[in-house]
Amino acid sequence: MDKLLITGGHPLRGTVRASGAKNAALPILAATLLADAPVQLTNVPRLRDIRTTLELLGRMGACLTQDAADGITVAPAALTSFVAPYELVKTMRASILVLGPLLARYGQADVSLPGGCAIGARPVNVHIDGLRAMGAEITVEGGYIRARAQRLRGARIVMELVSVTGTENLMMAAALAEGETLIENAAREPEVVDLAEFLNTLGAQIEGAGTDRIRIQGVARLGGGAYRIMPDRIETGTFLVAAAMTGGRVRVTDTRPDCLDAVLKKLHATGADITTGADWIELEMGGRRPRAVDIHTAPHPAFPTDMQAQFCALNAMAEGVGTVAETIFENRFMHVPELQRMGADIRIDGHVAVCHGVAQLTAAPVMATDLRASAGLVLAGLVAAGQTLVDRIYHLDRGYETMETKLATLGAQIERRTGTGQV
Ligand SMILES: CC(=O)N[C@H]1[C@@H](OP(=O)(O)OP(=O)(O)OC[C@H]2O[C@@H](n3ccc(=O)[nH]c3=O)[C@H](O)[C@@H]2O)O[C@H](CO)[C@@H](O)[C@@H]1O
Ligand SMILES: C=C(OP(=O)(O)O)C(=O)O
Repeated sequence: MDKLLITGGHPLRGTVRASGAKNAALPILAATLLADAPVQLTNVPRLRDIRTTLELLGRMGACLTQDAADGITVAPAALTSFVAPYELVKTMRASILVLGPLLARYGQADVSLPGGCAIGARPVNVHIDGLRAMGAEITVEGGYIRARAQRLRGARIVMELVSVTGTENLMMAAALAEGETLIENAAREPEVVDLAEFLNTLGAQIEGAGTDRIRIQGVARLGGGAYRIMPDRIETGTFLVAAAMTGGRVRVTDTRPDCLDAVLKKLHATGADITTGADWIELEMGGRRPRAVDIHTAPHPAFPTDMQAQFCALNAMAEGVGTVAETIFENRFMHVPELQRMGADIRIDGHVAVCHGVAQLTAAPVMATDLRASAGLVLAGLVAAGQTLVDRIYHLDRGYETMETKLATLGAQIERRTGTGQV
């Protein structure tokens, strides 16, 4: 099992490029199941979750080829299976995203229930309710969602709660349904917009993505096209937090400042100077220690839960006291006990973590428990005194492309230790 060994105390300086967004690439890859002509995707990040998706789609009979750079070509192919098996779904919850496309195009899907994970229970009831409203017959048995439909019918769906992949699944299903679908209380995340733009490139008729009301006029078929995946706003934010914590100066290029308003506002409140261009963001900390900030996670455009662990790490070494309220996932503070092992003074009270910044974190062996928790621990390692060993970084590899290489380019002392299998 791979680990990261980090020697803290080196300010990050320089320029780093943001990769394509994991959370846009995953639904877009699933959406290629809807196309009946070739699709060329670029800016696809090289991540464990992407490899899992390629394996999942490949097992169904889809024909996807990865090119040497950041491209994936999807050739039309007749599927031979409509099953997302447990052994793949358990490693990547986003596998649920094949449910809508399979049902809409092929009228059948058997998708393993994702089950709970480190950050919470994460049920998929709103995906199922929405598809039922469109005429699908769905049973849940033996741990599988078994869905069948002739042709889905457009419907007005008021989502019980704001779900990102729920909105995406329903949008993909509605793209090929008969008639109009209206999704109310839809997620407004930029990745939902990216998926809608991709589907429209293939000939879908989707309006309103990015608002809480998405209108989809179903079409008989979707063709092919070329599409560039949007940049990863969470990876971008993670590098900016790293710059703020280490007192450095980092420019992230090939990114989208307009998707990061809430995060940039909080970084500004830490005392950082931030400048932006059309596709870059630069953070200058000038050797200062950041000030602790209060965070309250909520659906976009509010502060993203996927940046919460990184800001806990920042608050842990910042000046003052910062409270972090997690309102999306019920168990997303798994990084806190590990940060405490590095000397952090954080108390959890229900869904709020109260962080009293300490002047110096100290290195310790720590264990990553989920993707963003891993990122938080890496950031803490960058400023801790001594050598931090972050174990179980397969979580990190789900969502960050060569993170250690990018950080090393910026001056971090970080290296991957390829493991022998023991934990
Ligand atoms: C692949 C992807 O894009 N993942 C992102 C997506 O996850 P994902 O789409 O799984 O997260 P959701 O937006 O669905 O979850 C939001 C909340 O709703 C609950 N819920 C969701 C669906 C449902 O049917 N029933 C239900 O109760 C969840 O347990 C959670 O408490 O959005 C999350 C919230 O921004 C991010 O942290 C993830 O990085
Ligand atoms: C929670 C995340 O991803 P996923 O929904 O794929 O588990 C994340 O990207 O932080």
